[in-house]
Amino acid sequence: MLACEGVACSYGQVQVLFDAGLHVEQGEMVALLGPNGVGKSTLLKVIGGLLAPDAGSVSIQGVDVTRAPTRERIERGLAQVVGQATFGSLTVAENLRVHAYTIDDQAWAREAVDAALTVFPRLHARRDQPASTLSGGERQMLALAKAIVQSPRVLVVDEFSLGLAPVVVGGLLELVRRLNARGTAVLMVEQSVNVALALVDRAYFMEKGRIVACESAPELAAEPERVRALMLGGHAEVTA
Ligand SMILES: Nc1ncnc2c1ncn2[C@@H]1O[C@H](COP(=O)(O)OP(=O)(O)OP(=O)(O)O)[C@@H](O)[C@H]1O
Repeated sequence: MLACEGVACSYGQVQVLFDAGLHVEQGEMVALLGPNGVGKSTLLKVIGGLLAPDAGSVSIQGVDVTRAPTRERIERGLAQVVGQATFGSLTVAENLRVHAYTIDDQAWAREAVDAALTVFPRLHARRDQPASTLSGGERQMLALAKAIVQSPRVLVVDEFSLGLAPVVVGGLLELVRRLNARGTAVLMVEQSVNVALALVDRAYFMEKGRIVACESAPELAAEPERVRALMLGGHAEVTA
């Protein structure tokens, strides 16, 4: 459903991704893990079309979208939840309707918006409020609700846990798990490694812009020392 191969990417003169590759199959849930600043969000930006890679490819459902605009990637089934991205001056309901634009059937689009609001009673209660007045957690709910409206084939999630209460993160992740159970392929970056490993099938580990390991989550769960070493990346070598 999603594949990246040999991705190299730079900010100006500084190269941050080197030959990065990963794949997520239909119905799979996969984590991208690693220490701060190794390039996880950068790889997600390349997948979403927000950054053009210097080399390598991205494909969605087997179609090469490396040079395609973000809009085309969305039409091919990609949804991305990045931070608390919302249109602040639009209401909650308007934010959701904007995201239903890929749905041709307007009656179905209205149903999708209503269904997304039903999932989040807090958003339902605030449906006519500008998104700028929502709390951080509510904005992340809205970001996920927008993705749900799209009924994505591939969902990419960048760090839910940032600054949110664990109970809110747990609720959001449970919804991602349900989308995954309905067949959506999921790639998630998650700060809390234990939370991620409890949910996913496999995990990729990044170090200094490279994917250095891909492991099955159940096997990793039995090897906490190995997880620690992978998460410490280069620091593990320094302290060893
Ligand atoms: N817009 C930018 N301009 C220049 N350098 C950037 C930019 N965004 C990120 N970087 C740098 O690229 C590298 C990778 O950043 P990235 O945000 O992809 O890492 P990350 O693994 O997602 O980190 P974290 O876990 O801390 O969110 C870092 O060294 C970062 O400082």
